[in-house]
Amino acid sequence: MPPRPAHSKFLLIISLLVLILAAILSRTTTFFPRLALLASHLTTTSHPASSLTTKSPIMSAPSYEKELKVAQLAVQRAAILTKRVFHEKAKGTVSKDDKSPVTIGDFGAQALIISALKANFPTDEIVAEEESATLRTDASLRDQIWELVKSTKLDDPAAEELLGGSIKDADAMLDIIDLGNSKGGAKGRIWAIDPIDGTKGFLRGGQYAVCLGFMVDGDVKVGVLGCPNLPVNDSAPLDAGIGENQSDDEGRGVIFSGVLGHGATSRPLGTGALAEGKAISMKPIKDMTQASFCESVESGHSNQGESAQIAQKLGITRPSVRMDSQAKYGSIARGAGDIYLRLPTSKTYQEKIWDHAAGDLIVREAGGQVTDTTGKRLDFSVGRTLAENKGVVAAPAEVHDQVIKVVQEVIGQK
Ligand SMILES: Nc1ncnc2c1ncn2[C@@H]1O[C@H](COP(=O)(O)OS(=O)(=O)O)[C@@H](OP(=O)(O)O)[C@H]1O
Ligand SMILES: [Mg+2]
Ligand SMILES: [Mg+2]
Ligand SMILES: [Mg+2]
Repeated sequence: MPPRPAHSKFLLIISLLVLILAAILSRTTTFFPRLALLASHLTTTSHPASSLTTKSPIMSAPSYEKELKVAQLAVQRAAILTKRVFHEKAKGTVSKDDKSPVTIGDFGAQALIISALKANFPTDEIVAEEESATLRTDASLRDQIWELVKSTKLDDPAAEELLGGSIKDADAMLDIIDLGNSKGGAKGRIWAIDPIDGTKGFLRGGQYAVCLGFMVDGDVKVGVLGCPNLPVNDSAPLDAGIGENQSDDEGRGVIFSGVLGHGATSRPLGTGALAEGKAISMKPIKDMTQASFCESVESGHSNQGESAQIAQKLGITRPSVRMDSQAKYGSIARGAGDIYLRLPTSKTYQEKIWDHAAGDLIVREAGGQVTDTTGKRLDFSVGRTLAENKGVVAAPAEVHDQVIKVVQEVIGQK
């Protein structure tokens, strides 16, 4: 064979080098995009309240699209049931061990939500507030609830089908209600349901919320709050929806949603296909004297005397807005209010995870910080209650430390 000319040897070496380089690159293409994403994350101003449709720069945060969709529709359907209960004046109230009012709406909404979750995620666990024991010995109450449950459907047939359609019969409904008996904890996929939060607000025609949180290994990933009596308008003042006999008529009814790492949104609650969500964010506090804060209506749920002292020390001049339920979390997340204080009234009461899971995530995804009164993040991994926390302080991230300091000055002395 005649010897190769020098330039063809050179071409051969170049081709070999190109081949080796290509082989190295093909092994690392899964790595390079992450580097690029990481770089973009480091260079963007990282406000967490991006739209839910905008992917977080760190793509490792899953978007939980199906969980979000099912949760929003399940909350919408349950909210429709609660509105029917209110309007049809079918407020059946029975007493429960803890003496809090339990309505037909509570049981009906819980049955509808659990049935939607089980249709889509059959092996997930559920921590829900209500249990069916009282209904099993009260056939007339059970039948009243069943009439409502079997006839409450979404307007959109495709959405109704996604939620698994109707429950089979009244007995199946009771069994479904009791599927919310998980002990909770730090492992696996767990949903937290408060079918009606702010039961007293609901009965008064004030604020209440249908609440659904989804956790994986004790960390809240998705939160949805349906607030039938809050103004749809995110710019409505904090006190626009408080007081008695608010109604869910024109201009009222909103769904707040949050997905960890993907921001928070609001959209009209409605009865038909869900509208596109609008990104919401907390309002930065420029002047503490003009800040507004909200707290429970019930003085037994939050120490209102101490909150007044805290507000005074912070220099807040506006009176507190007392609002029922997790509507408080939604309201500060969209910038209608600034701070939510929930100060323990007893040494023994443990907050329930269903009273906070959705709201905690929605506020954090809107740029807020949520902790207990000592500044510790709420820990949803220890069971059905927030056994490791006392009270709640939710505020824009940049002033949260300042608020905690004053909270400690006031309640730490006790
Ligand atoms: N002692 C005590 N301390 C703190 N929290 C308590 C206490 N007792 C009850 N609850 C829970 O409070 C839930 C009602 O939410 P809010 O306090 O935000 O609203 S309101 O005061 O009822 O208007 C309420 O939720 P629902 O029962 O779903 O209405 C209760 O779970
Ligand atoms: Mg209750
Ligand atoms: Mg509640
Ligand atoms: Mg409740």
